[in-house]
Amino acid sequence: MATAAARTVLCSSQLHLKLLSFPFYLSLSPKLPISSNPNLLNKNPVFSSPLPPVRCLQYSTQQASTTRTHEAIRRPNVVDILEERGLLESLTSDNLRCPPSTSNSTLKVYCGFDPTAESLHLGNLLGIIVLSWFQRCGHKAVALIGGATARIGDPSGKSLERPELDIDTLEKNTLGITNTLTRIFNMDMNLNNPIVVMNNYDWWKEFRLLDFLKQVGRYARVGTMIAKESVKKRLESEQGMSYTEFTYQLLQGYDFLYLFKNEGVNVQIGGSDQWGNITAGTELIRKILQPDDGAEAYGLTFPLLLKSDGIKFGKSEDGAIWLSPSFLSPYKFYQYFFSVPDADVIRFLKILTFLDLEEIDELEREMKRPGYVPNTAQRKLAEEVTRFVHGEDGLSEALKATEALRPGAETKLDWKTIEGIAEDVPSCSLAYDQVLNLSLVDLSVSSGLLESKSAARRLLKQGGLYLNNSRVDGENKRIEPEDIVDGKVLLLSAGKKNKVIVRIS
Ligand SMILES: Nc1ncnc2c1ncn2[C@@H]1O[C@H](COP(=O)(O)OP(=O)(O)OP(=O)(O)O)[C@@H](O)[C@H]1O
Ligand SMILES: N[C@@H](Cc1ccc(O)cc1)C(=O)O
Repeated sequence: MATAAARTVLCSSQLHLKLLSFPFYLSLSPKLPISSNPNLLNKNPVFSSPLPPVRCLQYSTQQASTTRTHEAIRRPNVVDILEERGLLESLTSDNLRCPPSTSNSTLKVYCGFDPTAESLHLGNLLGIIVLSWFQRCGHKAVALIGGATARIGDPSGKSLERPELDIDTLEKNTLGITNTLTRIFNMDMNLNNPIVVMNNYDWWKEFRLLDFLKQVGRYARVGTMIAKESVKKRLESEQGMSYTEFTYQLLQGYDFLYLFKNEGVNVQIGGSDQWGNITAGTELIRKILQPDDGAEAYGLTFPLLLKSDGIKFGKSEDGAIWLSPSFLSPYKFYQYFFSVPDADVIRFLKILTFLDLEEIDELEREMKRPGYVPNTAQRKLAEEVTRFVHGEDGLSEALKATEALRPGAETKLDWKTIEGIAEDVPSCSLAYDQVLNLSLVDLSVSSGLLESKSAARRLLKQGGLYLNNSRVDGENKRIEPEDIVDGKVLLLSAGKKNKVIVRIS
């Protein structure tokens, strides 16, 4: 059937969390949501970092009545954590809340990503965060690149068949996504619990059609397949659905079976649009492998992260929030979260960061108090998410650019900082001779910063025109050699938001 899959085990050079190198012992108390039990959550290194580990519990309501007096080794309950943070939509079985022999069994969870773009995006970050929560609770995680499934195209949530991708594009995308996953997980996790990255092309490339039909197709019921949301919707549409796309759910279903059988993976996670594909897997496992009681395969979905217009964050939308720094600079990434509306910021903090819920609740209370400094919660969100995705270096790059770009900032601009934000700010090139001695009013117009000289004069009078972040007062200001930063660039700003970089050619 299938060959052993190639795997990449990621190792971290930075030990950010000294996690689970010891068991978590319980002092049992009635089942409390973890975040609302201050003895558990607040001081646990799983949730924040530097404080000493404490006793932590996971047991079902049923167990609570019978085992209250016992001390047992338990892990923090990952399902409870996800639920409290708004990261749980559906479970295939409530047993996952307390799988049999939980006390010392480790779950192995996977999430798949089809390489349909060179970078992952904000929507995909939820899968990464949920994988990381499993790891933080001591479970093992696998990130699966859908090298095979991307050739088919997941119909879930799509009104049209996806365009076919050529091999070069697929390979480029696979590399890009693998780099992002390795970067994030390397920064996040420790050597004791590295993530494993696999590619489903490794087992699909050798699976022959006749074997597939015999070993898998025979167990899949067409009625059940047609009833899946992803299929129903498409069948109602004018374009219908190809047989190839129709089989997608079986490919993803078989992936789960393959990973269950060969790698001991017993949980699959995904956004709620993946429910049909995930349950295709749990069904195949149940029918084909008939695992013993207590060796169940579980599916867990999280809600889709939606934009204010109700459309999911994805790669297909304009202004996608990419996770790869070559698609969206850490500065722009940081700015996106810094600008999240007050109405969304607390929800985002719960979903997208690993901060204690207590800390988030306190921020929420603070937001309602008089004297709250606007954007404090957004700043925390932007810092946490940027650090998780781009690391300390990415965060400090973003903070440096943010500060440097603040009109009136004390920081002296250098050429490197200005170039660092160049992709996020409009720019133009002008010859040295054209710029030297030119009035600032004229330069504001010729660089495209302002529409007219009268607008430039008006802004100057109001004190809203900046050259290299310094406010210019005199209407007669002309560009001098020392205004050209490192002899290469100038930064013009009209108010806080509008900026232009002038490169000297
Ligand atoms: N906005 C989102 N919120 C939560 N999860 C998401 C979101 N977008 C994608 N995911 C999840 O990320 C995983 C990979 O998704 P996928 O590679 O298909 O990206 P996609 O964004 O759905 O693609 P496209 O933009 O082409 O629709 C799936 O588990 C999917 O549910
Ligand atoms: N179907 C998932 C990707 C995926 C591929 C293979 C899997 O086994 C699991 C998930 C998506 O479109 O996002």
